[in-house]
Amino acid sequence: MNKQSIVFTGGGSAGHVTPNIAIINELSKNEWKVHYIGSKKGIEKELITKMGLPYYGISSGKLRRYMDAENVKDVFRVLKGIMEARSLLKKINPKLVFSKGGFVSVPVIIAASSLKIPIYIHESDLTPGLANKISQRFSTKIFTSFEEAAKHFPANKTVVIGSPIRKEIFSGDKERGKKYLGFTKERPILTVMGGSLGAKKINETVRDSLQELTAKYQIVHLCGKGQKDDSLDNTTSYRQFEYVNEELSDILAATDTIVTRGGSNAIFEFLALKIPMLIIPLTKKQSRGDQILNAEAFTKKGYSLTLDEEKLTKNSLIESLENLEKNREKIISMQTSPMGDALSVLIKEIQSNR
Ligand SMILES: CC(=O)N[C@H]1[C@@H](OP(=O)(O)OP(=O)(O)OC[C@H]2O[C@@H](n3ccc(=O)[nH]c3=O)[C@H](O)[C@@H]2O)O[C@H](CO)[C@@H](O)[C@@H]1O
Repeated sequence: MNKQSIVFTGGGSAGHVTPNIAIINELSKNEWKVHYIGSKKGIEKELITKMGLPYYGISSGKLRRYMDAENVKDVFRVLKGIMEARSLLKKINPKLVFSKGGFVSVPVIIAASSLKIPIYIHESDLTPGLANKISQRFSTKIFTSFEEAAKHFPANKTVVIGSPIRKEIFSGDKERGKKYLGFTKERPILTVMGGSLGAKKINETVRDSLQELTAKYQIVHLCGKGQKDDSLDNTTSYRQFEYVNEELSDILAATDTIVTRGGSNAIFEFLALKIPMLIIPLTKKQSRGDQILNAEAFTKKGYSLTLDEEKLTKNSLIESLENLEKNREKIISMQTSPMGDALSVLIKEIQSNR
């Protein structure tokens, strides 16, 4: 069978890569030759090269919404990235470019558009990020996780499909997870996921509350790169990891309750697994506020509770968790996503380009 090439792009944080991985894993290896264009140093490089796929790092600039001397340099970095992406795309000659957003995707999309290559983009958040805002006009089709996101894009090329979730997330084994963590049956497991890059204030508050929390839970703390606290390594009922890969599905299968940032992909995964979650979204000071909107939408639908980071203290964390546990059955009963299988929809759409 003749293979067609497809280029994936997206990066900066895992949320702009794991949906691509979900799709790549489901594409037939006999039919598609997958290539990935990402940044030179982002997390996508590590995650994709680990899969043994051809990875090309290009120059990319941060797209800031504020005045900064770096902006000028970044304009040149983006222009350089466009030239590099253009020359790669000419060589690869793909049938399609699929983008999950993030700064690095912009040069790739502009280059693909100049070569008249069809472009699909997926927006995970309730409102579009700057990269997808720029990219939408060059795109052939736009897919969104949230229903609410569709109104920000042209109706004639936008489809609401939900979040493409890695299949292996559903194949976790509870007992294997407990064994890996060295946890017993006695107490429930609380997993803390501070976003793929970690979350300083959440990490600090969880660590300050360990005595109280470990009286009720066994804790898995996914704390982000460089944010492990080695002095806590021997704490009973507490395990910390910077980032977990294959082990994540078993850990989630063993997890009873989650404390999480409001990153879209993570919360859609927990929703699909029906795990009650307390969302502590990234503040407006640190971001464009997308996680606040994601959290609001989830909590309004009864999938989660939300705690604002400004109100996050040891007491509010413990109180919010008590509240979550009180409502756990109700939350689990609400956790039925109205949307179908986003991954199958995307695979079908991609196949139609062969
Ligand atoms: C700081 C920042 O800009 N955050 C954004 C980023 O979040 P971030 O990169 O944290 O993305 P998400 O929470 O959406 O997704 C994280 C992904 O990493 C995986 N994971 C995480 C930890 C781990 O140890 N192992 C692992 O596999 C999760 O299962 C998930 O698939 O992209 C999201 C999707 O556009 C946005 O909603 C967030 O606002």
